[in-house]
Amino acid sequence: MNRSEQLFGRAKKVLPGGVNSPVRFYEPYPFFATSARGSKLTTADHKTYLDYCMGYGAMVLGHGYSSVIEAVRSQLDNGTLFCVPTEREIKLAEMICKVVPCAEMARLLNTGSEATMHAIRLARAFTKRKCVIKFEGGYHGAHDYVLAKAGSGAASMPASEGVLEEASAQTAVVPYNDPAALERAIEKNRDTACVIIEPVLANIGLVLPEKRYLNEVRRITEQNDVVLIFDEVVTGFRLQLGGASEFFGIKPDLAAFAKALGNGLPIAAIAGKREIMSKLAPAGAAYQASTFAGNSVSVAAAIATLETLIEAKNAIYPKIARTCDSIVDGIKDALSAAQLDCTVNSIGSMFQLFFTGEKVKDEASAKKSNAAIFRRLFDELLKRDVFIPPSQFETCFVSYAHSEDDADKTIEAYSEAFRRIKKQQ
Ligand SMILES: Cc1ncc(COP(=O)(O)O)c(C=O)c1O
Ligand SMILES: NCC(=O)CCC(=O)O
Repeated sequence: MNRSEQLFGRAKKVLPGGVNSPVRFYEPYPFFATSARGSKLTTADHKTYLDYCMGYGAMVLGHGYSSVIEAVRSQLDNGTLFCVPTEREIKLAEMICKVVPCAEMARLLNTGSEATMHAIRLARAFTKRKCVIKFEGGYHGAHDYVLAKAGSGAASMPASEGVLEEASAQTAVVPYNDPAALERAIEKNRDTACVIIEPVLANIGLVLPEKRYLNEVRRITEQNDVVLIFDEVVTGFRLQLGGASEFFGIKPDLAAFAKALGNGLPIAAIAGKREIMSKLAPAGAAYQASTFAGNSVSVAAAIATLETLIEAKNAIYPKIARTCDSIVDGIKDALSAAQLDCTVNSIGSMFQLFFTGEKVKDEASAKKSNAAIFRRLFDELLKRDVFIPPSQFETCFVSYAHSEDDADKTIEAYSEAFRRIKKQQ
């Protein structure tokens, strides 16, 4: 029995399912990590994997990025939690407002789920309306109003027990990449407070917006006076410094950020128009509070992360996109050599494979991918020291730390994996 198997046996006795988040479990048991550096993750079994999970997108600069670690270290000597305001929170909010196109004000929080939950509450407070529209396969965290037809771990569950029907009844779900469906849903429900969207779906595999789709979403929401929330938890500070909003040139009313903002430390933010943000307590009457919001360690990490991203944006974003492109090109060549039916979606530093001959443009087409082949791919890659998220309904992430050499090794691992899969078909 290896160390990870032993640890999983122990974990199952005290942690439900042996893990602290469902996406971390896969059959028969997950490997346990001990450390991470740059593009690599080391396990309790003394193996080192090239990591394409990268904290599900959080580690944009790579594991253990020196300026972020230094900032955290020096903050530790000066206190970790004050629960009174600090100048550095202002500095961070100013930085967010400088780089995020829709941001006139920001509120700092801890997780992506908190950010989307409060953005929705804020939209309701602002419009005095109740309903939320989300998209099939869109994942916005684990709270009640967004779990309907959600992606990520929830994609393989029909509906979560414990969520009140009364709560789900306030959420309408429409297909992604279908502007007419969104228009119809808003017409049908004049009580719509907000539309929440991942500009690029990253929790049902990776699905890109078709040309002008996001412009249409913006036009429809604007014409109907509905608050548009971009969930930039994955895309924020990753697709571009100013997130998907900068990348596609579209300004939502509110945006939710987390993941890459802290390069591995827990921090999140809601940002957006002043007239909406001013509804947040104590300025307004929409309540949000948290003991750890704006804690000095996470804020130090986020300032250091943004300083690096701002200073070196002309080097960082092209580099991670180039590395991702070369991996994707290599994968496509290997797929045709192996004669496997597979669609590869990619944008910026993100990519995912779907084992289907069809174009993948929404949840329905994503779910046509052959899950058994994907699982084979995961196992074959792991044998070749490459770790991708274990589920088809997640996305692979490239970081600034991934090198050309990493890319070459990754292409080689995918090529061999495809050959093995083809042989056994
Ligand atoms: C797009 C999106 N929104 C929200 C969340 C929730 O973030 P967190 O896991 O930090 O609560 C996630 C991550 O899982 C996500 O990918
Ligand atoms: N895309 C889903 C997540 O990012 C969740 C990460 C986790 O719960 O470990």
